[in-house]
Amino acid sequence: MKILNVNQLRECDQFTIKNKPIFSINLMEKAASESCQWLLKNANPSDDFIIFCGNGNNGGDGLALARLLAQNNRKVKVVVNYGKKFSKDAVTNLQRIPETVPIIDASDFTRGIIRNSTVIVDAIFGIGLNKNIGQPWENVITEINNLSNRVVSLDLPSGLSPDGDKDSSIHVKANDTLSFHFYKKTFFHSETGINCGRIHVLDVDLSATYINEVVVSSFVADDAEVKRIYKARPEFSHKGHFGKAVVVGGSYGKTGAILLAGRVCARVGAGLTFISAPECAYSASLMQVPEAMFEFAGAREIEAINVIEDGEYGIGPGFGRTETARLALENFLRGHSRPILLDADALTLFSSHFNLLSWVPKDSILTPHPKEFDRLFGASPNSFARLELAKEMAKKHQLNIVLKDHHTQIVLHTGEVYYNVTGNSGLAKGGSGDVLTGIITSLLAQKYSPKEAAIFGVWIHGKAADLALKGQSKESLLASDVIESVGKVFNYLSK
Ligand SMILES: NC(=O)C1=CN([C@@H]2O[C@H](COP(=O)(O)OP(=O)(O)OC[C@H]3O[C@@H](n4cnc5c(N)ncnc54)[C@H](OP(=O)(O)O)[C@@H]3O)[C@@H](O)[C@H]2O)[C@@H](O)CC1
Ligand SMILES: Nc1ncnc2c1ncn2[C@@H]1O[C@H](COP(=O)(O)OP(=O)(O)O)[C@@H](O)[C@H]1O
Ligand SMILES: [K+]
Repeated sequence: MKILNVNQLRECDQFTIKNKPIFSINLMEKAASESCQWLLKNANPSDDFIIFCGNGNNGGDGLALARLLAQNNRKVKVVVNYGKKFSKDAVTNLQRIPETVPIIDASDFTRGIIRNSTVIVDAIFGIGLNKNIGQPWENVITEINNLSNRVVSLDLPSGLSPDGDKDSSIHVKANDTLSFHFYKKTFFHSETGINCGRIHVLDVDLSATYINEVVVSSFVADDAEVKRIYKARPEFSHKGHFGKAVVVGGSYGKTGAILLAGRVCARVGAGLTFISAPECAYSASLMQVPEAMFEFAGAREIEAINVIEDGEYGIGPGFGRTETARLALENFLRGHSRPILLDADALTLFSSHFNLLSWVPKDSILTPHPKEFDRLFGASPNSFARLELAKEMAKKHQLNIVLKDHHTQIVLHTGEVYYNVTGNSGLAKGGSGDVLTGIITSLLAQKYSPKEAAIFGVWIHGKAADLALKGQSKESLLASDVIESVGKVFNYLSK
């Protein structure tokens, strides 16, 4: 799914009004009606509502919503700012408010009118935010944030900007955000996403022509995207059709890392899996992943990486950071030209020997967590800036960078970014990254392109963690549980 920037969101709105054609007031009615349906379904039957309505079209959505909730016999109040001119459609909806709905001026608002059962609807600002929020809304937002009531924001929490670049210093903290038609970039970055709560994208029937034609560089890796990538396994096939995956690492003390990678590699469907590790990993490998072949790579640390003909490589989990390991990596890279995956220790070795990067085959995949990324390319003040730097580095070095996070960003050297939406905080544990390495390596072996393998692999990883929660909690989830859930992920895909 495409992610539009604020200018494109506006353009889409205008294009829809002109070409569908539809009156802007009816588009607003659709947004309000979808929001009303959502609230009726998701709020408790005894809940009442207070809707804070700004003077622009976000406020207009809120005013229309108040009428619709009242028509559904729900108790509702609205708070508006009479001190400022309303937009044309907001005025129309203000006039349509039934007499039974109390209207309170924002400067008279006190928290005393809010009961425990009141759902707060935030329709103060949407995508039109263009400066820091002043009074009366600053006080109101501070009060809202101090209450423990459920807060539902329309389109996005007031005070945040869709692209995350013009946020007001004060903003609403929502439990749920009802976003109209699209995800917005701001939802996916930790600094801002934390204020958005759960995201629900409501279809407001915008122009399909515009959406198909608009050129964007950011996408959500949603189910539709992943189903386009997934290749079902043909029955008339043999192991030779599904490639050779080689995971390299597992030095003494970190053997588990490479076993996790090797095990999931086999589970994801590689025709043959090789675990290339020091001898100290041999018996554990035999016991834990009997399906994999063992490639001797040293005694207690990686000394040399054997070349397996036509093997696709994932290098890094427990690789070690010694000079011997670094030399082994350099020698391997000098002789290898197909895209590989590099993770963990392998990436850290690059930080101290940046020239190694020039030996990495074009179109390879790096999978750093934020600290590894910063060590490699320099620190960034926040995740938005880190993403921009990742885009620059991906292009410069012709590599794909998987920036691991709650919403992992797959940054392609072509300039495109895919945000992942699967996964949960149960993954915030040692071993999760090793599993991701194994998944992506397995997909590379099965001839998914590096772009496909990165997007699909990150999605599988998160989806397996989500499905594993059926029998586990976020606290108890282990990397091994994620591996055991991979089967459910493919069953979900082939349904
Ligand atoms: N996309 C779609 O398909 C659909 C979009 N729809 C809805 O429209 C929304 C966008 O509406 P919008 O353009 O009127 O902007 P909105 O956010 O209401 O605010 C603008 C107003 O706020 C003011 N203002 C701005 N910043 C301020 C500040 N910091 N502090 C104080 N004031 C500030 C600014 O006034 P100014 O001071 O600039 O004159 C202006 O009056 C969108 O998010 C969605 O909810 C749906 O109805 C239909 C489908
Ligand atoms: N809160 C979270 N929500 C979703 N995914 C997460 C979360 N925390 C971690 N992850 C995922 O778990 C993995 C952790 O990788 P990494 O930090 O390299 O772990 P490891 O300890 O295995 O090296 C990444 O894929 C990351 O996106
Ligand atoms: K809002």
